[in-house]
Amino acid sequence: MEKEEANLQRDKPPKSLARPILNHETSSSSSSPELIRHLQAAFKRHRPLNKMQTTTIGPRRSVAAQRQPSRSSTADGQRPQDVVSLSQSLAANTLLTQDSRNLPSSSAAAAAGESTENASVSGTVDNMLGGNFNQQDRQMDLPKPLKSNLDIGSRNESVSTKVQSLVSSSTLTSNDMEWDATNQAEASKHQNLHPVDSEISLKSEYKVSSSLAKLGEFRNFLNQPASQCSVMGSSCATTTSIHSSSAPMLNATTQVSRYPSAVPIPSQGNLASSRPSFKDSNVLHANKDGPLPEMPASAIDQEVRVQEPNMSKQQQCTTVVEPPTLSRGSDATARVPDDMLTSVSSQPQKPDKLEKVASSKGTSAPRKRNYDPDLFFKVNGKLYQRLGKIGSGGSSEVHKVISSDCTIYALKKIKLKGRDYATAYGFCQEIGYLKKLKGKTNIIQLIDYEVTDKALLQEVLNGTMSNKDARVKDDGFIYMVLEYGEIDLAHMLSQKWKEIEGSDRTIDENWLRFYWQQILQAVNTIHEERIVHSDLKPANFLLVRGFLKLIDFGIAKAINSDTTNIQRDSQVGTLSYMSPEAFMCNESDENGNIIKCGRPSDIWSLGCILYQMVYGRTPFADYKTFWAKFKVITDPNHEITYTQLSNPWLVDLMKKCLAWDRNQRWRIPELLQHPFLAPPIPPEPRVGSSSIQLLSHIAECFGSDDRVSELCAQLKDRLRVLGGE
Ligand SMILES: Nc1ncnc2c1ncn2[C@@H]1O[C@H](COP(=O)(O)OP(=O)(O)OP(=O)(O)O)[C@@H](O)[C@H]1O
Repeated sequence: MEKEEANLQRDKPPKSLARPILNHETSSSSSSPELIRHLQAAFKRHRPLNKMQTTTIGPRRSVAAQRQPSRSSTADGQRPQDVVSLSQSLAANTLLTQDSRNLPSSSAAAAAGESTENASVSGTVDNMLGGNFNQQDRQMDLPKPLKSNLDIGSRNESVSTKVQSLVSSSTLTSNDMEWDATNQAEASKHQNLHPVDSEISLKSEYKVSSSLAKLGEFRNFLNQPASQCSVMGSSCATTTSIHSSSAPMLNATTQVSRYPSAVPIPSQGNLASSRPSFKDSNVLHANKDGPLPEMPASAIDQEVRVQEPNMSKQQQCTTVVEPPTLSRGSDATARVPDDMLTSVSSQPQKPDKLEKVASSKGTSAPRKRNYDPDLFFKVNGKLYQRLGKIGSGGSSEVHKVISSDCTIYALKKIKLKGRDYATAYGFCQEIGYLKKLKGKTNIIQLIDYEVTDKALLQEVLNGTMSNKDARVKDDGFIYMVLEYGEIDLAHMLSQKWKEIEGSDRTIDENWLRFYWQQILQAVNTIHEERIVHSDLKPANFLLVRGFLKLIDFGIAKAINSDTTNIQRDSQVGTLSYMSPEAFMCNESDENGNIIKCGRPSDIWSLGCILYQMVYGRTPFADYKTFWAKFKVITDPNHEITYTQLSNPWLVDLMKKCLAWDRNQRWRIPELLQHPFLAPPIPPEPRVGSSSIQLLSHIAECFGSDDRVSELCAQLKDRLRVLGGE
């Protein structure tokens, strides 16, 4: 035993060949006691302090087995001959389980310590099945795809139980076998490790590799031509983990670290020879169990080299970004800075989604796409990985996504099928408005877009509409890649009001001024461009890098050059913020004029937003139904209630926006100058006659002194000049 351990130390395999100690080729000669011994030897072995097994606190990255693409079944539907029988695997499992229980506590503790230090590290198959594994390693190091597949059944403490579970359900392809055989043989040349159980090894390898398919997809995604996910800085390591419990996708863990000597990500072309390597503990490998038809073999072996290992703990910080579906709170950065070094590992969001994806991969039908549409969006040929659903509006779904250059975006997807052509046309117009508003800092920026119905887009861009009454038959979509907003004003407001409620505080006027001004400026930008938004509400103002930006031009309308109003076919907007004229759109007023909406309609909505900011509720919140709202809002005699405030200008401001008569409402340039935002500067105190009297009095007191009298006379003259006397 000791000899074996010594051998393990001395004849450690070249790191590039390090593979699981479970060797398929020689497994038949392994007996159970040997198995125990080898595992014990492996567990007891100390990690040499090489690059990978450093005692410094640098994150260790996953090194997953690389392999050829595998299929889940053979062509004739038979399970491959080397599939282990359940009983065999159960026996092996029992042994492994016993062994894992015998894990020396010191090893476990040491490894646990390391795991703790490397808290955001992805584990490897090799780590698990080779020496030095322990429960914490498994828990901390494994990417979730591994965990979810390995943590089968009762999630007991034994890795071997997990292996067994995997064995029972997995199959192997000849490709898998080839790969393992070659590499195991190669590895065994360099190490004195005795193989333990090839079939368990194969099964676990296979399954783990299958599990890493998602990781592989993300790696391939990262290796798109534009990809450069290895960036670095000098002073700090930031780990950004993005978790989502609900999104049907991989969970991307973006680990960003700064370190002076990062290794750039190899480009697609020079990755062919990369192999899992213990040496490169910071190298992320991922497997792909489904073939990517358009992907060369080299691409499958790509690695994302992420970070030098010996980073101090102090240099690391972690930000956990929860998806907006769970909480649209203070989310993390929208852009991973280019000067940071990044690795990305992927984890499944939902087991059922994973199963779905896995089963779809199991089918023999050739896939046309080289990406999984459940996990990625493709817009104009660029892939965006889904990170979570942000929300869905009346017409769209909005997802948080990450691009291949590790930038977070929002992706708005609008389904066109079944809609009437005019509506589809309207949705498509949003692209036109956003293009027009490109570069305007207070409007959300459109990064890219794609309309699958090219004819529709062409019509929108040409400003024509041929078949207005038709319906969109084809399964068309509009995709818009947008700047990502961390939180919207609606959420900010509800948070603010939660803080205020229950206390004797009122809304902070400076907070109000700060955001109200930004709201006005954003709307002013579109009004200057002759665009009426028509759906202004707190949810349509997003905070992007600390500043509010306007979104959702889905029902916006351009004002024709010969008028100040827009023509609408129907009432549009969100009830609580809709102006009287929006409710009465296209009706006739008392003078027989058709009621139209224009910029003042947006001003009314702004008044409702301000009212909500001040009082925590909209002005017509008490009127719950559509008809109740309609009745009260369209009634010119209805008096809106304004509870008295310490600052009377604030009430005045709301009244200026919520004037029933749209011609009475202030325009934005006036609102920006309203005393609430721009309080009048008090005049300089005038020099009064009292000062002159005082000087006369001084002169009298010192009358005998000519110099004092003269000085006082001069001062009096000066004061008279200043005071305008
Ligand atoms: N760029 C973005 N960044 C972050 N979140 C966004 C972004 N765009 C939209 N959202 C979120 O998605 C939700 C729906 O988006 P949007 O309002 O554009 O869609 P919609 O279908 O027009 O919705 P509605 O009909 O309710 O107005 C928004 O309320 C917002 O929370």
